Amino acid sequence: MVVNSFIQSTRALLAKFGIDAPDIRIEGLTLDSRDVNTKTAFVAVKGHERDGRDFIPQAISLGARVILAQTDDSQAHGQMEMRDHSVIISLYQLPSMLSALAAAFYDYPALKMMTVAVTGTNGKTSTVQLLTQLKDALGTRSASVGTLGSSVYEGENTQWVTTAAANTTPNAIRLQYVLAEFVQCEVRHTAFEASSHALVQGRLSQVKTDIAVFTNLTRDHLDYHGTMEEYAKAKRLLLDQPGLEAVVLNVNDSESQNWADYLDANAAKDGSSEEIAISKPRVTRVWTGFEPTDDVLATHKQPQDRHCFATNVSYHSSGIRFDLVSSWGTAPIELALFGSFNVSNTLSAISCLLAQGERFENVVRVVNGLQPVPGRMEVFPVGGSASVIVDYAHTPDALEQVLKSAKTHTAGKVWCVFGCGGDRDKGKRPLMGAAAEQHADVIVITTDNSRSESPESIASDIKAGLQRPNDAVEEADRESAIRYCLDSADENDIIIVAGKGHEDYQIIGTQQTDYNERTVVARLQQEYKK
Ligand SMILES: CC(=O)N[C@H]1[C@@H](OP(=O)(O)OP(=O)(O)OC[C@H]2O[C@@H](n3ccc(=O)[nH]c3=O)[C@H](O)[C@@H]2O)O[C@H](CO)[C@@H](O)[C@@H]1O[C@H](C)C(=O)N[C@@H](C)C(=O)N[C@H](CCC(=O)O)C(=O)O
Repeated sequence: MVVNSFIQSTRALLAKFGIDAPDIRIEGLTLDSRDVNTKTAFVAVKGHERDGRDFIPQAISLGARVILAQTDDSQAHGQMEMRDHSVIISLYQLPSMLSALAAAFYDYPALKMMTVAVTGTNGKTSTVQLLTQLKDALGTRSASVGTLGSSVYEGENTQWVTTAAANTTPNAIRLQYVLAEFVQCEVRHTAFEASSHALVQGRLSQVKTDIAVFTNLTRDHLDYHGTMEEYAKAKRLLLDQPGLEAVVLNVNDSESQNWADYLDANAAKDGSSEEIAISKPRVTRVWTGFEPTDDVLATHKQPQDRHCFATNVSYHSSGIRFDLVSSWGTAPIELALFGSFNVSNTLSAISCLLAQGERFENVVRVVNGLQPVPGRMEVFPVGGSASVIVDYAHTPDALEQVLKSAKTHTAGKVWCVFGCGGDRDKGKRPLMGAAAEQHADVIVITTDNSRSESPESIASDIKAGLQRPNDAVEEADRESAIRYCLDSADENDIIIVAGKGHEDYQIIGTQQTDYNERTVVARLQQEYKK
């Protein structure tokens, strides 16, 4: 897909921020001096590790004609200095201007489409992907931004990936750029993951957001946020997004009440932002979750709230059945997805569609055709043999959740193929071993990016967490490990292959080789099908 370049005059751009700048034509903005060329302005800000201003000489040597540099002196705001062929324009509080600057440069792309931002500790990627798939099935060209990269949805297995993701949420400039690319590709709906880091750093502060989704909150990222309270507050910043019309909350997670309280407390405030003037009607709250009790409903629901609940949920060998009970209607749902968390993710996605005004019957129709998210609890049924599930789980908690979920889908055995990364957090190895032993019937320890360590020594660290280390099977080669399970498992068993998910490489020693577990399992699926 060819995207036209974006051309702006620095004078017109900076005039929007009250600065009288020279008239230089630029085709892009970048925070990284290494990406600079003669047509790209370098935006130099102080970071967490380094100071972008130290890279100004590099940007000049790469031909930058315009450099926007953070200054800590309010008096210096707007001052200009020529250095070689470059003009350096000082901007006070530049980090907090980045989103607005990029929105102005790329002509406010979020205003040209429907947008949904998803935050929460778990479920962001799946919710974004499921919503994108559903919206596309309903006939709206859709795109997603998050851990899996930025892509326009082009149907099952053929997503056009714009960029692989360096961060869950791209930096403030990159995000506006990606949205502008989507506009050029005639995208009318974008769902994106909003990480807590991104929210605190204002990476999305000028991205008009129609709907905010909160999935859940558990312990994570305390190295960055310090305390759970700060982490929770960071997530709640999503409620300050410009343009918010609806918020999807999880009735089963107590943090949702803080979101509801925040909305109540701020209902009277004007929601317009400085750069994007949008009047703020009362935000609609849509509650999602599993069969809430009357008590829960009484504390959470206001008369004007909407809901989207799952009742009579049952898990079986090819998916999940439940009754969707919502303010828009009631219908039986058959999902070809695994895991109770996928019920939650699907409910969040359904809530967004219904809040956007999609017809209930159409939503039910497309939900019944949902495909798994690549590499996230992705099922490969092998007729006559066990089903294989490829999942990205690579932490003790994630592994436990995945194995517990698998157990709900079968009366047979759950097999677990997994490993741990070399040269990384050794502490989690015995914990992953313990989680696997507790929740799987058979465990097969294999290689997962062993890097400079030997797979055997990593396996021995994993086994240190086992009660019965001699029962664990060791097979360093991942494909052979999966074959071992397929050769020995019964028809009703489930084989969880954890750790790789959507990734397509294996790092052993210093060698990175191509390894796509989804492709391998799809091949084995054909081979073993009876
Ligand atoms: C703490 C944090 O958010 N860091 C992110 C942030 O780094 P930073 O701004 O502090 O950058 P820095 O490395 O100190 O450099 C300062 C400036 O110098 C520039 N620079 C640097 C080197 C150079 O040669 N030239 C150059 O111009 C950098 O582009 C930057 O503008 O901006 C960088 C560029 O966008 C990100 O890559 C970097 O993510 C690092 C890799 C990271 O680990 N981030 C994690 C903590 C993170 O943000 N994670 C969340 C997801 C968490 C989750 O939910 O799972 C995310 O949204 O990605």
